[in-house]
Amino acid sequence: MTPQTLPDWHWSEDGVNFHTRKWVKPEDLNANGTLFGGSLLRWIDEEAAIYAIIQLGNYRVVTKLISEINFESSALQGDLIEMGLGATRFGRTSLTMRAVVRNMITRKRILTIDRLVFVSVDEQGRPTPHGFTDVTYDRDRMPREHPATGTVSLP
Ligand SMILES: CCCCCCCCCCCCCCCC(=O)SCCNC(=O)CCNC(=O)[C@H](O)C(C)(C)COP(=O)(O)OP(=O)(O)OC[C@H]1O[C@@H](n2cnc3c(N)ncnc32)[C@H](O)[C@@H]1OP(=O)(O)O
Repeated sequence: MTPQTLPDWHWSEDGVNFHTRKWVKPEDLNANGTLFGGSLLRWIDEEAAIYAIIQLGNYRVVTKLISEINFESSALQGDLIEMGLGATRFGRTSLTMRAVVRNMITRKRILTIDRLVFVSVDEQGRPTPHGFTDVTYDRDRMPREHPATGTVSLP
């Protein structure tokens, strides 16, 4: 039997680091029994919002743009998938990210999104400068204000 060749599998790919894993459950499937694209996009949007908060130091971030989404393969119930994001551009008020999702079982890419743009906004929802120009790999920009109260200063 010919040995199966599997693609190289690294925790990082083109600056995209894979942190979040999901287990595909029955409620995540479409009528064909494969992973529903809408579930996947909801997970990515949430992941990207958290990433933007960590990078821009502001709880108030909004999704501005999601570029072309290229679904390359799918996943079945019980598969494990992993999602990765990498910052590609820090603007004045915005952050652009790239997203890759891959199937840990088949080792195939599920999708790529070249540009997800999030904008840092103020209390009135107006774009506000974030002042950052590069990626942090730490938690040094975490907002000090508590999201539930808006007033408590966290340690
Ligand atoms: C007390 C605490 C309470 C808080 C407790 C929260 C706690 C837990 C947080 C959970 C966080 C959830 C976050 C979920 C994520 C959503 O679900 S958000 C919902 C979906 N998104 C929206 O509703 C946004 C609606 N759009 C807007 O409000 C306005 O378009 C925006 C985003 C404020 C931008 O306004 P605008 O007039 O276009 O602003 P503009 O100055 O022209 O551009 C701003 C930036 O966007 C860029 N931009 C504009 N258009 C484009 C485009 N077409 N393509 C690329 N870039 C563009 C610009 O280049 C600019 O970037 P910079 O050059 O400054 O870097």
